[in-house]
Amino acid sequence: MIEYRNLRVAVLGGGSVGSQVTALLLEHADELAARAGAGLEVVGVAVRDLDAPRDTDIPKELLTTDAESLIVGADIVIELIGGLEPARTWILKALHSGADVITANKALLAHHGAELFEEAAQVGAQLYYEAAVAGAIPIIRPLRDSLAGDRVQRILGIVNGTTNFILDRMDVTGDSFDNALAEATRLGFAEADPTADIEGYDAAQKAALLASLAFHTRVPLDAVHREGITTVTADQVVAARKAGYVVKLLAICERVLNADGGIDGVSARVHPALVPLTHPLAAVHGGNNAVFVEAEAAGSLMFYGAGAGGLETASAVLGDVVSAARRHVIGGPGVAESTHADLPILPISRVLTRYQITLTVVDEPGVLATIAAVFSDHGVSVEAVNQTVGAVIEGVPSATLITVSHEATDESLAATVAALADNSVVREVVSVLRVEGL
Ligand SMILES: NC(=O)c1ccc[n+]([C@@H]2O[C@H](COP(=O)([O-])OP(=O)(O)OC[C@H]3O[C@@H](n4cnc5c(N)ncnc54)[C@H](O)[C@@H]3O)[C@@H](O)[C@H]2O)c1
Ligand SMILES: N[C@@H](CCO)C(=O)O
Ligand code: NA
Repeated sequence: MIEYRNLRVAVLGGGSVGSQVTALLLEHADELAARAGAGLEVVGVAVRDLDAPRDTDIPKELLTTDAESLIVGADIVIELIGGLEPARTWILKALHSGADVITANKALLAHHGAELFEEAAQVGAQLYYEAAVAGAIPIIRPLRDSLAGDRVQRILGIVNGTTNFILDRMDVTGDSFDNALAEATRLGFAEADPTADIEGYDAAQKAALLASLAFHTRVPLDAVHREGITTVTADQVVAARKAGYVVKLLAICERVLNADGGIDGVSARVHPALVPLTHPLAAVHGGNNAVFVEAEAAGSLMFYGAGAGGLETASAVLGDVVSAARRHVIGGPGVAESTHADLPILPISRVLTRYQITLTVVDEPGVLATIAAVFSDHGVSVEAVNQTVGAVIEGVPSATLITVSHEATDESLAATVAALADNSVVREVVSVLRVEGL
């Protein structure tokens, strides 16, 4: 029988993830000790209410409402209470007292990551956060370690399960937005306030974390362009499928190149987009997540799986716990946040994208030429046009035009849409969606 040194593990929060993490730490103690090279002794689970019902049976003697005492003397602190405070203060306290910290808290890292990573570097501790992005899917460690020798060019991610579930339901079963959201809430994907999901705040937090890691540049949350899915209509979802696309809420992090191929900077954005049905991300259904990474040497990589769920997310947390324990056994400082590239962060207006623009126009000779001129006046070239005959309105026939542009800056595409809306041959701009993954 091998005698392991014991490491003291404090769990903060006994909710969906915290209760599953605690159960796995207790049930798999021997296996985890063998893998980590140290025993992982759960010294306590900090909760708000000692008598609240929990998803797993946590021995009563482990529960405490005194989180601060639990933190002092712990070797590893696992923060699973969520929110900004007291999570921030408790993590700073834990790092300061020499503990490695594991968190699943994307909101906290997106708002206060700089302060927390700096504190960790100063004291030589490690701040792990695999569970904070795309739940169970390994993506933080692949970006930090496996791809550390490569250059990531672009990330296209479905990183919010709630919005993917809603859009998938609207597409596959024709369900309404509200019904699908209610179901996502029932299944436990949605945040307590689902505004964070449907308005893209949750995905923007994850995009900030992914972009920072991928480009070795600290990308603050307020630099992430954010649009949610509340403006996506059932008609757009149906029309998308007819045209060979599916609507997805994407988190896109990319290097922005200049005309000579040099790097001007990086950008991070979250918005609904049309994804071709042939793209691997189009096959990500339900509440699943997937992160599609394009790297210079590795080419395209796809990381797919459960982006939420107490047990699934606990898997990512436990992986971090074993890593932290191994570091304690080996000794030495943790790996610091890598921000050496410090690239400029550019607004969405500078990124290259494509728009699909659906217009109702008057159906008269010369209209197509007029529309084409608006595009070319803005330096935008049209890749495809599909015209269908529409209704006769006040004696004038109309037509529906679906145009897909070639790549152009978001700024020139937005200006094209504004000019089209003002043009007398255009009755209505019916839909504007970016197209990604072509
Ligand atoms: N549930 C998921 O699928 C999932 C996936 C990825 C990341 N996360 C992240 O994991 C973290 C935990 O999420 P969850 O789903 O377990 O949330 P949860 O609401 O189920 O659990 C949080 C628990 O912390 C407790 N808590 C809050 N403030 C406290 C305090 N001051 N003292 C003691 N206890 C306190 C709450 O009472 C609750 O029981 C969050 O940061 C969340 O964003 C969750
Ligand atoms: N509300 C989040 C949970 C996981 O972070 C989602 O829907 O993906
Ligand atoms: Na993850």
